Amino acid sequence: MATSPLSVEVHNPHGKLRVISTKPMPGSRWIKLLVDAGCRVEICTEKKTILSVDDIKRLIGRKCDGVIGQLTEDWGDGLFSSLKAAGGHAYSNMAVGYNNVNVEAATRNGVAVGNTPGVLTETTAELAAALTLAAARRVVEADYFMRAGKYDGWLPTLFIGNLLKGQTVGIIGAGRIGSAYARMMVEGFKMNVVYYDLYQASRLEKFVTAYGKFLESQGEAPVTWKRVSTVEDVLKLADVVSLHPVLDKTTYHLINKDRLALMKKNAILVNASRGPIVDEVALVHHLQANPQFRAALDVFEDEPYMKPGLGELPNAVVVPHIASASKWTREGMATLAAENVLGKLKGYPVWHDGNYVAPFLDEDSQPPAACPSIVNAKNLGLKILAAAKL
Ligand SMILES: NC(=O)c1ccc[n+]([C@@H]2O[C@H](COP(=O)([O-])OP(=O)(O)OC[C@H]3O[C@@H](n4cnc5c(N)ncnc54)[C@H](O)[C@@H]3O)[C@@H](O)[C@H]2O)c1
Ligand SMILES: O=C(O)[C@H](O)CO
Repeated sequence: MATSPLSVEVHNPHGKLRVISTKPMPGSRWIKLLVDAGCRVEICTEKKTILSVDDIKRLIGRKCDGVIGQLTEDWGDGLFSSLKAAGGHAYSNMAVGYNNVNVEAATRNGVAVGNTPGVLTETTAELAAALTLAAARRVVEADYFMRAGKYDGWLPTLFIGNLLKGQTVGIIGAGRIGSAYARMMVEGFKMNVVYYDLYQASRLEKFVTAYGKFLESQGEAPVTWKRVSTVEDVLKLADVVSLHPVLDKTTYHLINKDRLALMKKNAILVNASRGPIVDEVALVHHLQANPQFRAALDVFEDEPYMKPGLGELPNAVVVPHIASASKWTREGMATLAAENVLGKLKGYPVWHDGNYVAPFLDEDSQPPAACPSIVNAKNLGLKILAAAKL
């Protein structure tokens, strides 16, 4: 059966390098950067939220140099071998997380894989903070109550929630986003920090120590930090637990039935990392059995679906994977993704520091002649810029 072509919007039809974006992305700088460098840019405008592997193979066609794709797509051997067969060698996720990408398959096919770190750190941490507050103070429940016309006057017992000040916030995965979120909760709500990560979060520790001293100098109680050696320790100690690790084999169902049982009965669990880090069926049962326990989720195990029962629970706040959705961040993510692909097509080296991408985002100057972040740079033998030479 013949299939009709997917709808695309074309920029610079005579450009020599063909770059595809599987989705329209915010802003126009990313398109301009590619077009100015001689690329023909094709943006898939098909009215279908999640493209299948076959859809993307059709987009790649017989000649394609690079692709910008999305975290909803299954980038495995099938797509990378199609891209290679079409002459392509550059792919970037428009996301920092790349658990949807089989990096080994990409490397085998000689394709560089980019991601977009740094630009979404604060935006994502802010949404995690918003979810924490919404859960602690029952904002969504109260909003529904109000709109349903149920409010008939102030009561001493109406929508009592949790005070954050002086409580303990637990971080699992204290990388860029986990540390930024921890700082927000420390500075904003004077919370103490307990964290678990495979690595020491030295900058976070120094910040909390210094902020604690500052508070003491103001005659206030200091804040404290503690690094613990197990996930269980965080769960037992914290009043709020926020999840920020990468999703991989070590973090799949990191939060399960047994670990939920270790948490305080009135604790709050926040997840703005990846859905499968939580066993969502176990979480639904836990929320049902413990009405004082609350969860606030930006991500879900089987996105876009929720596990049965979750949507009916008043002690759960649920939003549709919007943690990085600020205008500046989403435009920046599009720019970094385009710069990854363009840099690889131009033969540029790879930037030295995924935590420092500001020079790529400055609209008033030419971006550095480098790929901002290529996760398989070493395995592909790509040149990596030394910080000292910048
Ligand atoms: N909801 C959203 O829209 C959204 C937005 C941005 C990022 N994310 C997710 O957040 C993740 C983190 O992003 P980041 O920029 O902070 O990355 P990062 O690499 O700076 O931090 C991840 C941290 O997880 C730690 N880690 C790895 N394995 C672990 C384990 N088994 N146990 C505990 N910690 C472990 C790492 O050591 C690292 O410190 C991304 O991979 C992505 O999946 C989600
Ligand atoms: O990994 C990511 O970047 C998010 O999930 C989307 O911003």
